[in-house]
Amino acid sequence: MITTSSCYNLTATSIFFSSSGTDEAMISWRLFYLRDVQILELFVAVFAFVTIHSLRQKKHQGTPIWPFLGMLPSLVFAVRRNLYEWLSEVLISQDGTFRLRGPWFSSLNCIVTCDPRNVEHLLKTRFSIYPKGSFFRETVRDLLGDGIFNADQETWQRQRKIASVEFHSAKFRELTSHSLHELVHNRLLPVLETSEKFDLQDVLLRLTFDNICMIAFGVDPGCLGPNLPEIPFAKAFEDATEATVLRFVMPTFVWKLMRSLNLGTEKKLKESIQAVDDFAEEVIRARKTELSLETESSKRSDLLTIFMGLRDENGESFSNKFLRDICVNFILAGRDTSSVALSWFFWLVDKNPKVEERIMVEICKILEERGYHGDTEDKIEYDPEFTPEEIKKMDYLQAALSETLRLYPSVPVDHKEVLEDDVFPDGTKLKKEEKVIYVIYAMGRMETIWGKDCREFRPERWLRDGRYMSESAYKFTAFNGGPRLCVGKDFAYYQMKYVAASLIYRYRVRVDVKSGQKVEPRMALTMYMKHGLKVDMVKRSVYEIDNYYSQCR
Ligand code: HEM
Repeated sequence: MITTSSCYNLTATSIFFSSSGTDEAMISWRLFYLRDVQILELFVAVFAFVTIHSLRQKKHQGTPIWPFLGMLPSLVFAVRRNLYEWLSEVLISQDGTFRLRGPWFSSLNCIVTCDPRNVEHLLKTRFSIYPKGSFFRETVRDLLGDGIFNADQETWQRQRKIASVEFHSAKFRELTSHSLHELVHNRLLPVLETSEKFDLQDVLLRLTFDNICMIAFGVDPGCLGPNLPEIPFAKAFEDATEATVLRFVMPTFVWKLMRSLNLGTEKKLKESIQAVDDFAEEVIRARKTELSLETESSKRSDLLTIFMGLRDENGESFSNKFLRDICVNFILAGRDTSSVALSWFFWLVDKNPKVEERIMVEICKILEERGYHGDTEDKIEYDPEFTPEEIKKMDYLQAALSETLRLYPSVPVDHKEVLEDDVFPDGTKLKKEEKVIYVIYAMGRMETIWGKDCREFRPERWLRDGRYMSESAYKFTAFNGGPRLCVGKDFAYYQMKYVAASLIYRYRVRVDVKSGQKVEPRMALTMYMKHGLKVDMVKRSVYEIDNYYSQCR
């Protein structure tokens, strides 16, 4: 093989020391060849320079920046490996903030941060200039319309106010605790009784989907049931969400073109949104009829019925479209977040048997306060139905769930768009309309916030004198912070604690290691386990439970 340099040498020597020197055609051909080689050499030199320059950027920017492509090569590599870990590595090497540069044709350019000072700045201090922004709203509008998740300013404020009042009302608490009780005892536990091995994440996703539909629409789609059926509405909702998320990784003009031509994922999105709309339309129509008849349903306290009873600023009832948007947004917000967190929780607990023991002892202590333990014939103690007061007392369990969310936040990254030029507390300058991503996943892995053991699963860090102590929302941002703090936070803790306590008390949940399953996050807006979580449910014996009781005395 002739190398570039040997090729050049050979040609140059032949030209300057050519014996004939008269064959012009030959000379011009050789000169042409020389020019070619020089271009090639120049190209190699430029390539070497660009490569060295790009790689040197790593020191200043955390990762190489290539001409035209920006950080795309590193990003592609990171997506194949683990994007959240990559973001964390770059952020930590850059003291908490860096500028992500995407290819020229993409909309990936943005500021990425995990510095709690910056997060507090954008979520609270200068909240008004950091809305979700037009890019996000436009991308998700077909599915979410003007619902709370996708709204800014007055449209958001109005829904937020009503939802906050509603979520704190006694009637709503009654609905949430009643619906969850029904789902756990009449559906979840019977399903678990029938099989020992299954994908726990799938079962939990079904449970929370049914639960949030009961809260938002006041209807139970029945995803969690014998043989785990496929429910068209749930399937349509999932397809619509997936196709919407795909828009974020495509250049905007591409998905818009596909939408106008009704092609590929956009065709699927259109069809699945239609199915969601049909379902919503049917529920809204039936509820209106019910309410007009003033039957028992007027005692309902789901979000749809509440919003139907309200009037807008002009004294008019809300349109069916707006009612649909409200419900769809709440379903999106509350459907997967708790189940995904619970899946990571069971995986972590399996790896940390001491934590499992402490949870068991705590539950036994609380149950013992009922005052009837000792009679082994009494079934209630081996098959308890927890009261909301008992759930509230489970401080250690709450700490273990918070620790899970610190390490595996259900929403691993979130974003904003800035309305005017601004400067972050760490000195980063932002230009009007620039996008900002805050990486909640990386925040949980910062030594500066959590100390040297930040990567360890240690629920004790949340306890003071045995009581659960919450952390600042700008350090523990799993539920967001400031005016847009998660509306469902209290309910989510209640739901997760109820399900976790009900399962752990009855079963040792063991991750199936024999199947060789890989547990890793999926790259999506919610941190699902990519391959689910296959588990063996090992029923605790009466003897084992009694042993825990003896430990807590
Ligand atoms: C572990 C469970 C949960 C986690 C980690 C979580 C986390 C979050 C986060 C990070 C946000 C901010 C999203 C954004 O603005 O981009 C949010 C907003 C929201 N969440 Fe949750 N959530 C959970 C459960 C729930 C549940 C069960 C519900 C409903 C019952 C709910 C309702 C909402 C709503 C309505 C918003 C929008 C608030 C607003 O924009 O004003 N969440 N949640």
